[in-house]
Amino acid sequence: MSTPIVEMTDVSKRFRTPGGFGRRGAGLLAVDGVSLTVGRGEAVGLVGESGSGKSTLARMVNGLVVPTSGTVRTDGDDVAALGRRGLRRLRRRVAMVFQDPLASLNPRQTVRQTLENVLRAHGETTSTSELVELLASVGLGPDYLGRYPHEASGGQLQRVAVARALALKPDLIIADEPTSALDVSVRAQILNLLADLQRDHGISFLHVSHDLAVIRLYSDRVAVMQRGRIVETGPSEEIFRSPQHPCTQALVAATPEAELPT
Ligand SMILES: Nc1ncnc2c1ncn2[C@@H]1O[C@H](COP(=O)(O)OP(=O)(O)OP(=O)(O)O)[C@@H](O)[C@H]1O
Repeated sequence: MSTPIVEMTDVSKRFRTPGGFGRRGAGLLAVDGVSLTVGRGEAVGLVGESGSGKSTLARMVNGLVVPTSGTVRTDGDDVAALGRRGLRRLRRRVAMVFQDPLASLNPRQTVRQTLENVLRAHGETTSTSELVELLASVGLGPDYLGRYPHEASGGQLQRVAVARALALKPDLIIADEPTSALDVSVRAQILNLLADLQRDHGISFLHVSHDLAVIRLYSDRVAVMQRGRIVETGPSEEIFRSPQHPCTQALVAATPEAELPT
């Protein structure tokens, strides 16, 4: 079997808090002894209430958050052992899509500049036809190349953010609440786009959301977090059909009736 794209072993993260004390001892224990793997080509959903540690855990995958203890191996590399260059190479293989596309894009850069800059930062140049192809892969026409963020809708901007993530041909995309800032009408479009990328390009996904309905539809496997720990994990459909942990049961109960499986 090939090495998993993500392999986290007994990982914890304690943040210093201004008063010095927080949940369970000194500082705030945001992630508490978590082990999690994401297989190649697999989409894993991290779900849980606000503050349960999902984003912190996801950010350890590409070294944006450094664990207090435990090991994170991403694409075979021990992230803690990587130097600056190693981390740069890792971030090329692991792209991120954030919640708010407007906040994650530079308002003074056209879409073309945004895409060119990310490529240039990794020593690559590109042609207009490649950029047009990149935009087409996220369902946007060539006219978007000359647009500024304020000239596009939230859904279109999130497509641009996905194009930026794809520009470096990543092996893994970490999508942190990628649709929660969008209108309900465009959410499904963006989620379908991400699902297509997983299917057509074999990209692995770590998908963070507080919404189990979203996770269920777009992830092969689910890990449910509560207070920094994974309390339940399994195939999405199974977790949804037969939630065992009270936290998972509450998440299923909070799912609108229309989104329950038939
Ligand atoms: N840089 C930081 N410094 C101090 N505390 C932090 C930091 N980042 C996160 N936290 C705290 O760690 C805990 C977990 O936060 P995290 O953002 O990982 O949770 P989450 O499940 O992603 O929640 P949300 O869905 O609200 O983003 C929270 O109590 C949060 O306030």
